[in-house]
Amino acid sequence: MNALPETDTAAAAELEALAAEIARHNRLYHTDDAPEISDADYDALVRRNAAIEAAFPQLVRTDSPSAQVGAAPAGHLAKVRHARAMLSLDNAFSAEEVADFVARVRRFLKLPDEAPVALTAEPKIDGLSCSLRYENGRLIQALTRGDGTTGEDVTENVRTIADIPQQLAGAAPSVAEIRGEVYMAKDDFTRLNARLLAEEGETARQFANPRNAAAGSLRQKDPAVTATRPLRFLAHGWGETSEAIADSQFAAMGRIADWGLPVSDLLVRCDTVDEALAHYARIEAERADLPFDIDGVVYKVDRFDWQARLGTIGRAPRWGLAHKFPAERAQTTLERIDIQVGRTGKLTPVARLHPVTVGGVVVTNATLHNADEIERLGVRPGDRVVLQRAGDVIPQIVENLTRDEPREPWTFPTNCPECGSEALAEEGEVDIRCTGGLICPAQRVERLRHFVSRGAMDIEGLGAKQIEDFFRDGLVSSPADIFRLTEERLAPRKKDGRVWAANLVRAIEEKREPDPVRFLFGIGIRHIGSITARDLLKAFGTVERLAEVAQAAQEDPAARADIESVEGIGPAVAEALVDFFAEEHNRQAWDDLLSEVHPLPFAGQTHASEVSGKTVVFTGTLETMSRDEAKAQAENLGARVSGSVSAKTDLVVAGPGAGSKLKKAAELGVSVIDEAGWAEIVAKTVT
Ligand SMILES: NC(=O)c1ccc[n+]([C@@H]2O[C@H](COP(=O)([O-])OP(=O)(O)OC[C@H]3O[C@@H](n4cnc5c(N)ncnc54)[C@H](O)[C@@H]3O)[C@@H](O)[C@H]2O)c1
Ligand SMILES: [Zn+2]
Repeated sequence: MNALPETDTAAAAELEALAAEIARHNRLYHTDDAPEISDADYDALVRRNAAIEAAFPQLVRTDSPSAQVGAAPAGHLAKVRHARAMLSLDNAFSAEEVADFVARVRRFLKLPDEAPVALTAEPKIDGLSCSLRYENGRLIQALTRGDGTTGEDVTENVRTIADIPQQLAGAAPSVAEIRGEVYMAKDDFTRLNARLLAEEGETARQFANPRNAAAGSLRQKDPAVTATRPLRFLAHGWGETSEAIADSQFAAMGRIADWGLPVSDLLVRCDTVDEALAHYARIEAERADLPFDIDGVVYKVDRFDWQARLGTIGRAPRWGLAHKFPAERAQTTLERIDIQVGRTGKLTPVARLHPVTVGGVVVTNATLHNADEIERLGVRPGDRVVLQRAGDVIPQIVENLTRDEPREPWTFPTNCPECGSEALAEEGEVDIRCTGGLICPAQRVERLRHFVSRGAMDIEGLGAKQIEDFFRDGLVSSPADIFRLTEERLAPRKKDGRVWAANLVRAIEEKREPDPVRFLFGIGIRHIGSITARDLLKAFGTVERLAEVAQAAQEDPAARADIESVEGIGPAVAEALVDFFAEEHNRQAWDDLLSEVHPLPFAGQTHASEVSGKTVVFTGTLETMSRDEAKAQAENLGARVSGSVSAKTDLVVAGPGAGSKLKKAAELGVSVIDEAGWAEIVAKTVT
C-alpha cells in the first residue's frame, strides 16, 4: 500500500475522493449489477479508506464507506424498510486476522485469554442476500438488502424460486424472517448465458459471473422473467422473529433446515480457531468442485447470548467474520492438456481446467508455457493445482498439490495436432515445433505471407493483407495455389475488378521463373535466411538438386556431410533442411509448387549491388517494412546486417526515433540514409 497521507489536508482530500469512488462502485455493483472493477480492487479501496481513517480518526466522514452497507435501492422496485437491519460482515484475509477476531471477542466479553469460543464455519456464497418474511408459516414478503435499512420488494420474484417454500414445515414462530443468499449455480449460469445468446443474438446481455446473473435475475420488474432464471437459495441467518428460535447459531440453522429451507451441508461447529481454519482449508480445496461460487468462509460466534452482547459496530456484527480467499488464487482440477500450434509452428501446452471463478472471472484455461514447465510442475490430467491470476494476465499454474500421487507422467506429443507432422525440439532449445511448415494449417498464413514478402517472391500487388484475405476466403491455401489464380476467379472480388485481376495475374506470371535464392528463402525453412539460401545454392546449383541431396541425407551420411561442408552452413541449418524434406507433407507441397514454378539455376552473384559485402545497420522505426524484411533485403543484396554501429559499419538506415546509433554514426562519419533511400537501393538491384 502507498504511504499514508502526511497532513490533515491531504488525508481529508483522499477520504473525500475515496468516499465518492467507493459509492460509485457500490452503485455499479449493488444497484446496476454491472461492476467495473474486480472485487479485489474494490476491497483494496475499502482497506485504503479504513487505514486512513484509523490514522486520522478526527477526519472520518459522516458518509464514510466504512459505515455503509451496499447501496440505496434505486429504480423500478418498491422500497421497504427492514424490521431489523441487514448488515454486512467484516473481512479477514489471513489466519492471524481470524485469531485477532477471536481475541477481540474474548476481550469484549471479558473472557480469560484461553477461554473456548465455539464458532460456526460455512461457505460464503457469492450471491445476494435476501430476507424472507414468514408470518404464521406463510411467505408474505421478500426483500433485498439494499443499503441495510431499506431494501427492494422482490416478493413475487422470490415466489418463482423452487428452493424457497411458500409455507414453512412444522411449528415455526408466528413471525420468522429467514435470511440467506439467492445465487445461481455455475452450470446454470453458463447455460443461461448460452440461452440468452441463442434467443437474442449478438446483442444479447451476457452476465460476467454467476453473482451478477443472480442479482440481475432476482431484481427484475417482471416476475415472469425471474421465473425463467435458474435461481437457488441457501439460508445463513435470520432477522426479526417473534420468539427466540434457539440458543446457538448452529441449533438455529438446524431449525431453519427443519422448516424446509436449504442450509449448507458444509456448515460445521468448531471449538477452536485451529478447527475453524482446518475447515476453511477443506472448503478452499473443494471450492472449484462446489456447484456454486464462494469467495470465503464465514465464522460466527455460536452462543446466541454472546451474539446479543457483542451486538454490532458500524456496518457489521461483532460476532461474525468473513474469511476471504486470496482474490487472485484458487485451486482446481486440471482436466486435460491441449496443444496449441502457433503461427511459427511452436507447440504450446494449454491446461484445460475445471472452471473456477477467480476475482470475479470464470477461468477455464491456463498456460503451461513448454515441456520444461510441465516437468517442473509434474502436472498430469487429474491433478489438483493452484491457479494464479494477476491483473489481466493469462492465469498460470503455480503449484501442483497432488504431484506425489502415483500416476503416469504426461508426455509431450511427438506429432503436431494440427497436421500430424513430426514435432521436434532443436538441440539446446525447449520449444517444440511442428516441422510441417508448408502444410500445417496453423502456420499456413504466416508461411504464405513470408513467401510473398519483398525479400522472397515479391509479387507486385500481392502483399500480406491481400494474401491473408485470399487464404481466409479459400482461394489460396498453399504457395502453389498462388500460381493457379485466374482473372476469372479474381475479378469478381472487386468492383470493376477486371483491370486489377489482369494486373495481378500478370505480376504472378512474371515470377514463374523466380530467382532461386528468393525462392528458397521464401519457403521459410527454419534457419534458412537469404544468405544461407545463397550459400546453399552456390554449392548445389539448383533448388531441385538441393532437395535431392537433403532427402538423401536422411539415410546417407555422405550426403549429409556434403551439406554440412558447405561454407557458412552449420549443423543446425543442415538439421533443419533435412527435417524439412523428411516430412512427407512438405515434400508433397514442394513438388506441387515445383509443378507450377521453375526457379532459375543459381547464377553467381545475382544480387550485385552497391551494398554487396558491406555492413549495414538499421535503427529507429521502419515504416513500410518489418525489421526482418529489411534484414532479408540487405542479405539478398549481399550485405551483412549488424545490430550496432562501429568503425566497421558502412551504412546506417535510420527511421524516425533513431537515437544513440545515429549519434554514433555521426561521430564515426558513417553515411546515413533514410528508409526511402534504402528502398531506392533495393529497387535499383536487378533480380
Ligand atoms: N467489484 C465491485 O465494484 C464491488 C463493489 C461493491 C462490492 N463488491 C463486493 O462485495 C463485497 C462487499 O459486499 P458486502 O457488503 O455484501 O459484503 P460481503 O459480501 O463481503 O459480506 C457480507 C455478505 O455476505 C453474504 N453471505 C454469504 N454467505 C454468507 C454466510 N454463510 N453467512 C452470512 N453472510 C453470508 C451476505 O449476503 C452478507 O450480506 C466486497 O468485498 C466486494 O467483494 C464489489
Ligand atoms: Zn503442424
